[in-house]
Amino acid sequence: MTPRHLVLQMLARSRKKESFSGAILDDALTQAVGMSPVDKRLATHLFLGMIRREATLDAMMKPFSHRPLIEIQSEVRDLVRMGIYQIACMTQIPPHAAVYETVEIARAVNPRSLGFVNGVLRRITELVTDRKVYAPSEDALPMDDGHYRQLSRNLFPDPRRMPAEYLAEAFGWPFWLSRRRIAQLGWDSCLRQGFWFLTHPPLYLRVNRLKTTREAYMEMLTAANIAHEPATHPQAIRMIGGHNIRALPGYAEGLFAVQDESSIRVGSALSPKPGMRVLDLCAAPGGKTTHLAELMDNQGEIIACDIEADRLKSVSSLAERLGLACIQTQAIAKDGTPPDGPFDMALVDVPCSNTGVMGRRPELRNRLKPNELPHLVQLQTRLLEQAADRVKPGGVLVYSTCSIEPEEDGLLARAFPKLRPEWVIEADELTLPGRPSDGGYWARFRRQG
Ligand SMILES: C[S@@+](CC[C@H](N)C(=O)[O-])C[C@H]1O[C@@H](n2cnc3c(N)ncnc32)[C@H](O)[C@@H]1O
Repeated sequence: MTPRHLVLQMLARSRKKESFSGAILDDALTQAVGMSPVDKRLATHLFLGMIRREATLDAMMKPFSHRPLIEIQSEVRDLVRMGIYQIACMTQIPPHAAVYETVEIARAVNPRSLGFVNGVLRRITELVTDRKVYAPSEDALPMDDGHYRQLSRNLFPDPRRMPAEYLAEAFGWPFWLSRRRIAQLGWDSCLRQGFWFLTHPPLYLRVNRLKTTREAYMEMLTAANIAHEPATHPQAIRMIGGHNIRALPGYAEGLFAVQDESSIRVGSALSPKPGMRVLDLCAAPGGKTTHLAELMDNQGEIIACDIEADRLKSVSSLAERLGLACIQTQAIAKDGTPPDGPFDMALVDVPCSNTGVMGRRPELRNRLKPNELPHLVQLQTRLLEQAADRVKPGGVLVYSTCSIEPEEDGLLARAFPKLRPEWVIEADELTLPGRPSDGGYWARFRRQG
């Protein structure tokens, strides 16, 4: 199996919405026994990059196709996208090699498509140049290193006249999200996020404070020649470059967990104390639950609930690796009620649109629809109320999302005390994607009395 064949298989699975791209990738790479690490890296880059840039690849294919793209056999369309991606969005593969490899695969996929595949890709090689430009324009293709590649002719909508259209085609965002985000945050912020979401976000580790200190663990990384730097949060380390997590020092000993810095900030916003009884209503796979247990010095009780019983197993195995015994998992039915209180504190890390983590979840671009937001808000409000009703007077509750949609974040949080007047909002924080890592939101409430 070549990396390009593997990518085509993964794209077919992603098209059927079988799973998140990360899960499809893990599964395919695990089964690709015998594939070299270099080829696995190429397959990863192509697969995730093509999902991120599908709208851009289609915008580049469209002028050279005499048929509407929707009418092209999906395998052939994926193949042409793969060729365009290698020629236009990558610089490591010589264009003639990309054309040759793609045409060879077309021969096996659908021999009748040879002329079309070859024709489009040859036109794409004429379209791209090696010139770098530094501002968006109709002939500027954003590259994942933060500059634009100049094209030999205008291809995208004019960003001055049609900014949302440009964002959608050149950066591969859904049009509705482009329009919404420009209105919400402005053009410059959207361009910055556009580039941020073209790449996979960096890996962050949360050092297990019950087993080591950040300084001691960073010394271990330095001794093993692993590039890293301290992050802003005192428990967090930002890793530089790609890493096999299980091969990092201290993995089996539970010296660290993988957790993005903005997600670590959520646990710190709650800051439970040793001996407390804490409800974590949406716990799986357990990144935040285990952080709470560390902050509690592994003393007290955390009831970690989720509707996904299988994913709750990840909470238990992570807790075990980190040496945390104060967590009890409890599966609840989808429309069921959480365990009875009273709790000293609660965390409600709700299911959400995930728009703060579109770099990690590239398939969101194709899957998220604007009409899902009201349903999510309804569920989020219900979960927040359920958790709140189980916290005792004087207790604290943190609500969090990895979304940057106001409806799921600040608007919902500010509406909550109107539904439950005994609660006051104490603090909240919105993190925009890339500042410094994942985007997301948390709000902390206190129950009066
Ligand atoms: C954002 S994820 C939680 C991530 C987790 N807190 C962490 O840090 O690893 C949201 C979780 O909410 C769960 N969920 C969805 N509906 C739920 C419900 N009605 N009650 C409890 N959990 C629910 C999902 O299964 C999912 O695991």
